Amino acid sequence: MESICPVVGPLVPPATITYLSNGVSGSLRLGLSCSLKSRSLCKSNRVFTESKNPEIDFSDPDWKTKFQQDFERRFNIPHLTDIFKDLQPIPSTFCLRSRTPVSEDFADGYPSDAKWHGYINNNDRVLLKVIHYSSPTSAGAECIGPGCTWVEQWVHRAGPREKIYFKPEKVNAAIVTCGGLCPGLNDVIRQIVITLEIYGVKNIVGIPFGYRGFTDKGIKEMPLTRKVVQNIHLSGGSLLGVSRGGPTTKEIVDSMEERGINMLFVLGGNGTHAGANAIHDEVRKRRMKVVVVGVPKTIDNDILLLDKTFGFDTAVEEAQRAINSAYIEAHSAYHGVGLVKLMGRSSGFIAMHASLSSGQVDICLIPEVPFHLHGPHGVLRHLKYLLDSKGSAVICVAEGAGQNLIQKTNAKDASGNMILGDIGVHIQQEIKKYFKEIGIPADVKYIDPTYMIRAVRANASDGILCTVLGQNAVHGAFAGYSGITVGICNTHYVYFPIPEVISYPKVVDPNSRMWHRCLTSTGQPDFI
Ligand SMILES: Nc1ncnc2c1ncn2[C@@H]1O[C@H](COP(=O)(O)OP(=O)(O)OP(=O)(O)O)[C@@H](O)[C@H]1O
Ligand SMILES: O=P(O)(O)OC[C@H]1O[C@](O)(CO)[C@@H](O)[C@@H]1O
Ligand SMILES: [Mg+2]
Repeated sequence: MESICPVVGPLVPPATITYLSNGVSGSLRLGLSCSLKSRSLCKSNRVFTESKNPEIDFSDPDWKTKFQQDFERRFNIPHLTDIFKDLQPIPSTFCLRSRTPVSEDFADGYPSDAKWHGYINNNDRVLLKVIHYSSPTSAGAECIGPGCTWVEQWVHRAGPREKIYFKPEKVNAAIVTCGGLCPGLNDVIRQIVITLEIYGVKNIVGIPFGYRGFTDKGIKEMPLTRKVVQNIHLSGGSLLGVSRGGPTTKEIVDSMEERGINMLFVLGGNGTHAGANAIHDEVRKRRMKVVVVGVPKTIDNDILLLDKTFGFDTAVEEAQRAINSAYIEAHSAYHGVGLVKLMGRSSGFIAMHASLSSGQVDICLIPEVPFHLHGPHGVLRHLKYLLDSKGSAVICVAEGAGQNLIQKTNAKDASGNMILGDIGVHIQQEIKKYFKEIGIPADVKYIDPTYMIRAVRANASDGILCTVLGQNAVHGAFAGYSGITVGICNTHYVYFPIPEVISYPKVVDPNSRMWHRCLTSTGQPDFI
């Protein structure tokens, strides 16, 4: 079906992302495919084969039941009793008893004090997808099967359980923070320590400088208590320090065995979680009674299925300040151009949200949406139009955007992540060159606030998110779950099996309402 594209709509060639999950591969095509000949016509041909089960046979009348069974299997969260069949739980030492409900809350009568306890039942579930798309052409539609049939997908609810699988006095807990910095790391560390102590745990240590701290000679573990962590959330960074690269899984698990660690809390992004899952597999192989629980940390917000990761809100708020400075600089100069580069290796969430919240951005460039700098539809031509019509302009670019326009470095960091070329510097140079060539003055001010943004302390909203995630990580560990991570999903807190959230990076969907809102706000055309 052909439809009229909004004037500012994106022209995005379909991108194919191949992912691997639980050993099953599938592919996902994103984006609107628009006619390049006519900029006003586009064909919404979004094909979303989300079932990570490419062999699904939609002509089978039972496909939905089978899909749901498969989904339940995939999102099942590993438990100590999978390995130790005879393990017996004990009543929780995390007591909620004193907080009884008031009668008005229960119109049909409420459970007696003896029955009511406020714990989470192991069978409680949270709905993963809450929109019923009536058509694959609906904005942001994620369809399973033809006609976008409604398929319920439930995931495990996070929180304290009535029965626990560790005696607190036998727990040796460790916390490690890996990857890059992110606002809120200290808040999560603090809350894990406080909650462990409430359960009655006495032995808690921090492993300094990421996974390296397990093996590097000269790095000593840091004893943690409520007293030590009481005020750490008042500053940014990580009390424990972070790092990339480091030891092998085997070396980490050897070190855990030596130290007697049986509860490991891992704060980090996709790489860190891949490591955490490998540790979980290894301890199972060695039949160690150990649980590994992750808390997703990535300022880029690129972890699948979560509403957002902690630190993201703070990053957006901080990014807005940089954008505001760019705006003031640009606005105060004759033909001023403010250019701000923000983090986002493979996804443009910070750039998109900061552009939206600031309301001061004229051009937002993200990795998910290709663009040309030169040519009749290029960024530079539009910039000239903005200087002619408005007198100044602000560009916000995500670091992973337009990597096809600059020379690849082929360099990698210690964790094997590609080191990107500097798109901010490139755009700055191209703007200067372009305006010099056409003989029009342009005063370009380039701001790269990336590390300043990452180092700030969490704002109030992230502070709360960190607190809840930290508490739920401890509840999950005591409940005997391992190889899991904790997140917020449709405003509820859930546990996911790690592989499901890291099989590929979450990216901005160019067909989503949010990206369309961003385009509406900036007023930018397509740059292709
Ligand atoms: N596939 C993997 N298997 C095991 N360990 C891994 C894997 N990928 C990365 N790691 C380890 O995880 C740690 C952190 O990885 P990485 O530097 O990629 O950061 P990250 O967790 O993705 O966070 P960020 O969002 O800041 O990039 C490193 O110590 C790295 O060695
Ligand atoms: O320079 P570092 O410390 O390796 O971190 C930079 C990277 O970390 C990230 O913020 C992810 O945490 C990327 O967006 C960024 O490229
Ligand atoms: Mg990463």
